[in-house]
Amino acid sequence: MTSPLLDIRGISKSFGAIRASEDVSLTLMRGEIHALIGPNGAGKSTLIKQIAGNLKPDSGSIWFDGRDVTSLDTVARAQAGLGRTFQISSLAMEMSVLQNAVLGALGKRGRVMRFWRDVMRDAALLQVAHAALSEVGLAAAVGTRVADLSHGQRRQLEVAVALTQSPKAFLMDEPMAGLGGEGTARLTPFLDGLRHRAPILLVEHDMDAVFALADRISVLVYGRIIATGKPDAIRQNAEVREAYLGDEALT
Ligand SMILES: Nc1ncnc2c1ncn2[C@@H]1O[C@H](COP(=O)(O)OP(=O)(O)OP(=O)(O)O)[C@@H](O)[C@H]1O
Repeated sequence: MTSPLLDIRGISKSFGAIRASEDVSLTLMRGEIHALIGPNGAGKSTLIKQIAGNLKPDSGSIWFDGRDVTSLDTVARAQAGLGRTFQISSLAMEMSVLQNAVLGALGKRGRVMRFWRDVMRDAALLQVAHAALSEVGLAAAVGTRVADLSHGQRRQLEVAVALTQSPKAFLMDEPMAGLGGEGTARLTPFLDGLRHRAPILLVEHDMDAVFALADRISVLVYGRIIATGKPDAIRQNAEVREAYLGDEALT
C-alpha cells in the first residue's frame, strides 16, 4: 500500500473547556479528494488551521510527504507543498487577475523584489502565472480587475494562485460557499480534474458537491471523527445519520 501524502496523527486542540479537536486522525492519499463534513461548530476550520500551521495542536502530530511538519509555520508548510484556499477570499481586489497570479508565484520564490514594475516584467514569474491561469480557465481574463470577476471566477483564481506555488496537496475551506447552483456546477468538474494534479482535503457544506466529488468522507462531530469511508458507506452509517438527523442530503 502506498503511504499517505498527508497523515494527521491523533491531534487534539482545546479552547478552554471546548474540545475543538479530539484525537483526530486522518489521511490524504495521492489522487484523492477526501471531504471533511460536519455540523456548524464541529471543528472543521480548527482542524484545517492546525494542518495549515495557523494553530498549534495541543498534542498529536502532522506528517506531510514523509516529514513531521507539526512545528513548521504556515510559510514553511506552503513551501513544503501544502496549498491552501480560504473560506474568505485572500485576493487583492483592485489588482488584475494576472497581477494576483504573479504575486502568488513571487511568494513561492521567497525573494524580495523591490519594484512592482520589475516583478511584472519578470519572464519566469509571468510564465508560471500564465500557466496557472490557463489551467483554471482564466487565460482570457488576465487583464480583468478581480473586483469585476464573478464569485466563481474568484474561486478559480484562488486555485490558480495556489497552483503557482506548485502544491503537492490542497486544503480547501468551503470553495463552493456563495457560488449558487450554477457556480457550483461549474466548479465541481474542475475540482474533479484537479485531484490528479494534487489531492484535495475538502471542507464543504454543499452535500451534492461532496457526494459527487469525494473518494472518501470523514464526518466530524464535536471535535471527533465519528466515521471515515466511501460516500455510500457514509450515507448508510447509522451514527452519521443520527448526527445529521433531518438532513435531507443523506436520505
Ligand atoms: N479561537 C477560538 N477561541 C475559542 N473557541 C474557538 C476558537 N476557534 C474555534 N472555537 C470553538 O471551537 C469549536 C469548533 O469551531 P470551528 O470553527 O472549528 O467549527 P467548524 O466546524 O469549522 O464550524 P463552521 O462549519 O460553522 O465553520 C466551536 O465551538 C468554536 O466556538
